[in-house]
Amino acid sequence: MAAPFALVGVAVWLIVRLVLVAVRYPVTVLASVSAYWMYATWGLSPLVLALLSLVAGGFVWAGLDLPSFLRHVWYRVLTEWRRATIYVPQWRTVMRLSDLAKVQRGKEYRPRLRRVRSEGWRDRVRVRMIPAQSPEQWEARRENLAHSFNARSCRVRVLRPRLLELDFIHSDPLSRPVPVPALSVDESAVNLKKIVVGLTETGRAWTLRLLGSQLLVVGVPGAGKGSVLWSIVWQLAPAVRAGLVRLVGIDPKGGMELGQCPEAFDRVVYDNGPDAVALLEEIAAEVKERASRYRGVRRLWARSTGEPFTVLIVDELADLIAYQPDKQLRERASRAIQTITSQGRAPGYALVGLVQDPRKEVVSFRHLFSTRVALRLDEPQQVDMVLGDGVRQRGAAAHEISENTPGVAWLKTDGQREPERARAFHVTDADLVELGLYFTPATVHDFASKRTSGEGSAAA
Ligand SMILES: Nc1ncnc2c1ncn2[C@@H]1O[C@H](COP(=O)(O)OP(=O)(O)OP(=O)(O)O)[C@@H](O)[C@H]1O
Repeated sequence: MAAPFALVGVAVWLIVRLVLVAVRYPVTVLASVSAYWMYATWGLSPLVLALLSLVAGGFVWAGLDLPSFLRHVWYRVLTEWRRATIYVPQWRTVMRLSDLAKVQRGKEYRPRLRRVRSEGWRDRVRVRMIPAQSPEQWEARRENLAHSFNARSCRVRVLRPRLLELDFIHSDPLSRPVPVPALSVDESAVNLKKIVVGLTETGRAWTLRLLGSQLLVVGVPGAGKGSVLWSIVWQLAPAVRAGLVRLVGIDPKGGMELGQCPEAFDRVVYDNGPDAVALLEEIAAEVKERASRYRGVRRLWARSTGEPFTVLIVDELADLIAYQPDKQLRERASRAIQTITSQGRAPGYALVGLVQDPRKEVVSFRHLFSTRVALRLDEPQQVDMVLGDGVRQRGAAAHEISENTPGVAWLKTDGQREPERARAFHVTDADLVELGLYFTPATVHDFASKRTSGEGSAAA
């Protein structure tokens, strides 16, 4: 009597499995079914002809529009190939050996492999965690997972409770420099909440928020801090020229950095002594004065105030608050910087602080910077010091950024769990000359009068 029920059960199970296979491997299933149908209807030669035409069509498509061919064809094929040859065959063993599967009272609890998507440079693999598991357990095994699945590295993202997405990285999409876009002349296009300073690894624009935010950029010498700094200035240029934004700079390295385009700045000081501290205190006093005027009137600076948004760029913050030998100056600088970072948000003051060496004195200010950018760093501890605890475990390995890719950085914004990897525009010396000319008022030469030019030509 039970036999018909068992048969129905087996049939339903088979159908579910077949549907799952069709959903997980649509290209393979469609290609195999169509090929079989063609072979059965017309025989072998038309099938071979159709296959050759398909391959030729693929080449033409790739030649005409490579990105769309990759997205719609190649990455789908790659997804199915990697799922079938890497993730499915090794999943169970890797889960068991890396202690991510658990056996309880004879029953095995094993994380479930869900959707796989290959994007060429990375595979996105969704995983359903077993009960009582936390993302930190996966983060602690990133290296094991990367090696097990033949990837260069692995990152862990939480999508929703119990659902994770693992990024298995195969190559670096940011290995090539990103050229700066053309200088804009339209100041209304400058969005202070989204200044585009480069490209993220997923191909989107890398944006930084200046309005209502303070920015800390840290990287060893040669990591490309200059490119982040000049990318910001490049994008702000139309607003600076129109008087909407005011740039103020302090370059304790004697003008090595900001001296490359002083025309962009309303005021600039090239040392870390009394002049620099006086400028910081002046800005801090302005912050307090504007804040008291805005109190109860507005919560955030807006263009309609008619007052310029001020961006203070300090090229080596540690020179002011750590290396300055005069204790009094050091303390005055620290107090002023604390005032600007903690109260500057509403009255329209943003501090962009660049640092080579994230020492204790600088890191104690870290919480005042809502956006933190870690370019190449030397040690893993420095990454924690800059981006905060636990961010490196989520994949932000700034100490692993290659020396050959200056400008590549990890970005952590307050309120956003996942760090982002991006590369700043490569602002060359020629670009800085162009930027300088952009700010230099045009010189108007009088046309020589007819008589003078006549004399000139006679003399010639
Ligand atoms: N985004 C970028 N893309 C490509 N190359 C870059 C980028 N940024 C910087 N570089 C190159 O890397 C080198 C070092 O850059 P940069 O001087 O900006 O580093 P830095 O961190 O400011 O160094 P320092 O602390 O010594 O001033 C330069 O040769 C520059 O051309």
